[in-house]
Amino acid sequence: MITLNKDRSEAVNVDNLSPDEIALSVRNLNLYYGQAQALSNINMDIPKGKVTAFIGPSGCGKSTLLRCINRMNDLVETCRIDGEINLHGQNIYDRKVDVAALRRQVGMVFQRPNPFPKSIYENVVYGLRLMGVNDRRTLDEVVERSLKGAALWNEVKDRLKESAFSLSGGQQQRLVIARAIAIEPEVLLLDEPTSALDPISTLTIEELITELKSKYTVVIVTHNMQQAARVSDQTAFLYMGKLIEYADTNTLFTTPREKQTEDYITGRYG
Ligand SMILES: Nc1ncnc2c1ncn2[C@@H]1O[C@H](COP(=O)(O)OP(=O)(O)OP(=O)(O)O)[C@@H](O)[C@H]1O
Repeated sequence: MITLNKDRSEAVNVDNLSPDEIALSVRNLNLYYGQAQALSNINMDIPKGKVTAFIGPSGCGKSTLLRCINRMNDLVETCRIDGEINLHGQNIYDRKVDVAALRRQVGMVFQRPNPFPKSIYENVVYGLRLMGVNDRRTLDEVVERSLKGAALWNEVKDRLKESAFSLSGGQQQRLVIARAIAIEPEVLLLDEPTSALDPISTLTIEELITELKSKYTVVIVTHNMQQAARVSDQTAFLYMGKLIEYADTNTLFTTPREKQTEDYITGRYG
């Protein structure tokens, strides 16, 4: 039984967004790993300042689709993509696009917390240092703002010089989120961000996700339907590389249009 967040006043009709409301639009996206097609003709508009969840059984293409949004699949040699993903009306697959700049606009957090072997402070400012920012006051401000934004400041403010590895798994994941938001991206991609965490840390991260959408467009992959129901405003159900249904989360979980969605959410497969 899926427990829905009843207050879904933030949800929007994804079939009818105005250009101003759209953060990302995916058009006719196909992706192949070698001969195998992993995504087939995906079309969707992802709204700004909301949480969008990708759900579906293992291997259906959720992570692949997420990784398309910051061109992480470029790193896979056998991968070929056609179609478009537009961010501010610019196709991110256009040859002119600077991929490093794109990844600053579209941050990503992975399944397992991956802090660097550095202090808590240096983890947060890592991206700024790469950009050549070294002014102490600026860095101090960013550290405080980002750690507050990731709901971690109170727990670590007196130990910023300690190793990031001294933190718990849940704290490390919030540190990684702080590192991602330190460079003020527009979009935050979360690939099963709580799957390696205990239930209490999971709850903390879920609360954080709900807060993050006031500043960022959040896209989350989760194999946990309860989590999608708790944190997302709209949900996309994928199956065998196809986008089967995409709607506001309450609608998708209560009155799905497609039989395949219904079968999945009622636990008939997956
Ligand atoms: N680097 C890769 N090279 C070749 N095939 C890949 C690669 N990454 C993913 N695939 C294949 O693409 C398909 C989609 O995988 P993907 O990881 O996107 O699914 P998923 O829905 O995120 O699954 P899970 O919930 O298990 O993480 C699968 O058949 C997978 O085996």
